[in-house]
Amino acid sequence: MNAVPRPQPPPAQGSRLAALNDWVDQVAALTKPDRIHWCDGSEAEYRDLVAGMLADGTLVELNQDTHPGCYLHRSDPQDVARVEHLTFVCTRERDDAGPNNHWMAPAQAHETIDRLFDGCMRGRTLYVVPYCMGPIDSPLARCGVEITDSPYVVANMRLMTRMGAAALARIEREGAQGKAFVRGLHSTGELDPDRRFIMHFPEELAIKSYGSGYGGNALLGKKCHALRIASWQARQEGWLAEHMLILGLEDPQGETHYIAAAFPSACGKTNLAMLIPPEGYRALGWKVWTVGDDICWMRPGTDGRLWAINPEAGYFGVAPGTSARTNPNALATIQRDTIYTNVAVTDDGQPWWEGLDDRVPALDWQGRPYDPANGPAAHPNSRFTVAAMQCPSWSPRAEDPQGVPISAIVFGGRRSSVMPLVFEARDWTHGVRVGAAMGSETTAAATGAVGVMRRDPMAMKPFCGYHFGDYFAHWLSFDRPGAKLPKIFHVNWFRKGDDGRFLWPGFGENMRVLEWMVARIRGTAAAVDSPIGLLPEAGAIVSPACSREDVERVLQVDAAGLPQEQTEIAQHLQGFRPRLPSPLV
Ligand SMILES: Nc1nc2c(ncn2[C@@H]2O[C@H](COP(=O)(O)OP(=O)(O)OP(=O)(O)O)[C@@H](O)[C@H]2O)c(=O)[nH]1
Ligand SMILES: O=C([O-])CC(=O)C(=O)O
Ligand SMILES: [Mn+2]
Repeated sequence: MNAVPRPQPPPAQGSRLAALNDWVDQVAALTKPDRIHWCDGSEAEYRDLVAGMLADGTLVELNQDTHPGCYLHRSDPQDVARVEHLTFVCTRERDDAGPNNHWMAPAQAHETIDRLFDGCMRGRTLYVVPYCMGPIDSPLARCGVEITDSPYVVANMRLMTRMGAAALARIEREGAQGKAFVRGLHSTGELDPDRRFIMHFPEELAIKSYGSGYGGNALLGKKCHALRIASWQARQEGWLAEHMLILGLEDPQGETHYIAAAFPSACGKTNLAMLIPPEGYRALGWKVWTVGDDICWMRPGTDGRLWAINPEAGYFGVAPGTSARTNPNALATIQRDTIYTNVAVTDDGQPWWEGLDDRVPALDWQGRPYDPANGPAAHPNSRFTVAAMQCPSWSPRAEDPQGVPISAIVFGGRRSSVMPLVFEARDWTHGVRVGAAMGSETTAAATGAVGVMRRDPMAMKPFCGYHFGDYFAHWLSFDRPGAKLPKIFHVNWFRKGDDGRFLWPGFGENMRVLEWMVARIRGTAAAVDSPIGLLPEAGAIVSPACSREDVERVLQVDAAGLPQEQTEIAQHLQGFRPRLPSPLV
């Protein structure tokens, strides 16, 4: 018989990097998917993913006339936030994870979670998602590969990172030079809150996440890689991976100061990063440029300054409270090509949340007819995912492979009492102490009670991948000969009056605080010493949206509350002995 020409095998899928192919093979043998798809990050691939999710109900189309390219995802009602009690740092030595992390021995952790992964992708597609954290050509950027069975995660990773062919090419190039990529394995599993773990193996540069599809638990490039694993690497290699926004503040002379600010989850980073100065400032030529809204990687440059990049390429922002008054830049950004998660919808299919405007939504975040008796229409931790460059204030320097030089670091918490609007640390060591002592009231970004005061050093309590004592020592180590370190400030936008109202108007008015910081950097504003640090002089910060009495109160340290605050801070810091560095004892 004549040989019948046989069809060609499908084009080779996979990578030139044996280590990557081998790992994908191993994971496939464990998870047993029906199909494997290597993501190239293309527009066509994104469209196909969205079409598939619309077809199976994972996404709902929003009003395409008002919100082109916008879709809604309703998560499982039990899967709406990060789960800190199920998040582990699995180091060989328990002490290396510190009292600030939940710990499990690596072998036990692998065994526990691999049992859940066994066969979990049957009937599903395994997606291989190569990504780069940071500008693709930046020496500060780092790569990883996430394997996931969730098309929602793939679509979000495409918006949040540089995902696809270019990242794979960099991973292959670096792999040939012996440089490892971070390996993240994720499955949404059965979404059973009792079968859910987010595990980190910093010594193996590996992450395993099972049982949640929610952002911080499932988009492994974000909190898991860019903070927990990266903070570990940063300590070994002499840099910092921080939960900070980065903004550029351009003054009327055209000079731009870059400021990095660490506030805990849902405490105002996205809002500050996209601030629009009040009219009077705009008329003079002040502008704010957004470099990043959540994560900052910075390292000392040859000039002694700290140079920072935003490792992300998108925003995963809190929806509630976002409005034309509070954050018009965010609102403009999310008008198109945005994935909304757990927001409400109006009767004409537009996304809606508390604080947006005074319309009444038709359906709540679970898709039920809206009934105020069921609680808020949008989940308090409902989110938008969108490409960063859609933001009108997106900085022209955001793609700079060298990053931007940082002039000020700002720490801040959500404190209804005690802490004033702003103060300056006396020097770097004092600033590290201020950061280490940070407190904040909890928010809906993590499961658990909301509004409970807890210590959240540098806003990294849920994200530092190692012992806080070692972390503080690492921060202190940047103060060395030749260093030109940024000034350190502390802010609190959330001080309340006796009537429970915020004393300070916040949002755009926060520009007045930023201006004072720049004046301090330039040496053109005086300050007054106080028990906690340097305060603005009387009259240095005023706002037409805030009465004289309220401004006076908000600028003051609450002397009555201070002794207890100091006792609590001392107790909190003692918890990191014996690794607590002596300047913080
Ligand atoms: N009162 C007041 N509320 C603010 C201010 N800035 C932000 N908020 C509110 O705080 C909530 C969270 O703000 P975001 O800017 O999204 O917080 P984030 O730090 O970026 O949050 P994550 O994405 O979870 O890290 C929103 O509801 C905002 O409206 C402010 O200056 N004053
Ligand atoms: O990580 C998340 O899920 C969202 C976020 O930015 C945070 O909680 O700080
Ligand atoms: Mn965050």
